Amino acid sequence: MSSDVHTQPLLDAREVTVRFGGLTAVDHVDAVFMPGELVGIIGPNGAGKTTFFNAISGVIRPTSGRLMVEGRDLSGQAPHRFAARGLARTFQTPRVFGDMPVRENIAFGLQFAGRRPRKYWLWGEEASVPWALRTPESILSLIGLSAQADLPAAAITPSQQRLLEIGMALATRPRLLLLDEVAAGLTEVEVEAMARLIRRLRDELDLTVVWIEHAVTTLLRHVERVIVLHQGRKIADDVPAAVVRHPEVIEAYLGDEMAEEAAA
Ligand SMILES: Nc1ncnc2c1ncn2[C@@H]1O[C@H](COP(=O)(O)OP(=O)(O)OP(=O)(O)O)[C@@H](O)[C@H]1O
Repeated sequence: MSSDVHTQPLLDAREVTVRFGGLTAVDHVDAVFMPGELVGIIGPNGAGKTTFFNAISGVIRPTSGRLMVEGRDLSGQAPHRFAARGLARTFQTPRVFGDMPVRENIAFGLQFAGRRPRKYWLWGEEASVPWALRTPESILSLIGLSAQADLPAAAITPSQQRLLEIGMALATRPRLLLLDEVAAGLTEVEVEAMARLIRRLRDELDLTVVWIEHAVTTLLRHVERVIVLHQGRKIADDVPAAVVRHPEVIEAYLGDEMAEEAAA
């Protein structure tokens, strides 16, 4: 095993399979995520995208396969073990505390930042935490919710709740951020703003980001690599320009019209 952190994958999922009774939701999926990557995951409804996220964040235990986080085998471990290694995620339906002010939701996430990724232990605690992730206020400013800080989370708009959930994930000071349809239900303008925020988070916070989204044309413009799932299998894993020309991807998901639009 290499000890070089620059060439070692942050997450290496090997032959991950998840079965629910007779249904194979994720079928022997291999995926490697390197430090600093911004990767999209796309595929039709029911393709296994969320189940794959659940598996790689420890939310569900894969039926088989291995999950290596920076060379460490976390297969079968509980979600907090994945969080302790620097994984954070959002859910399709935002999980915020509606009665609590927006600021307190972020403060809650910060409580879990005590279990930092190794990097922070090695280099000394606060010194290596990016400024933008130090306090609830700095995180709210980063995600653009400073003006809403004192409102109950239930009182902000659904798109603001999605931002808040990202803020809560960031508060744990992750190294790998898994985003599950954070642009669902947003207007076209909001989707584009979300994509730009995601890029900024990756660029400014030294993060690896994996982003599941159905807003394919926007996603393809912003990510460097795309994984396509179909019926639980990985059918493509390549740069966007190659994925939109992939015959199986066009047939299973994009269709000719969307493939042309995305290619353009
Ligand atoms: N807890 C569960 N028990 C049984 N079947 C499940 C469970 N979770 C997911 N499935 C099934 O596994 C398959 C994959 O579902 P999954 O939600 O991972 O797909 P997806 O690609 O995220 O879909 P979408 O784009 O609609 O969110 C589907 O057939 C779904 O019905």
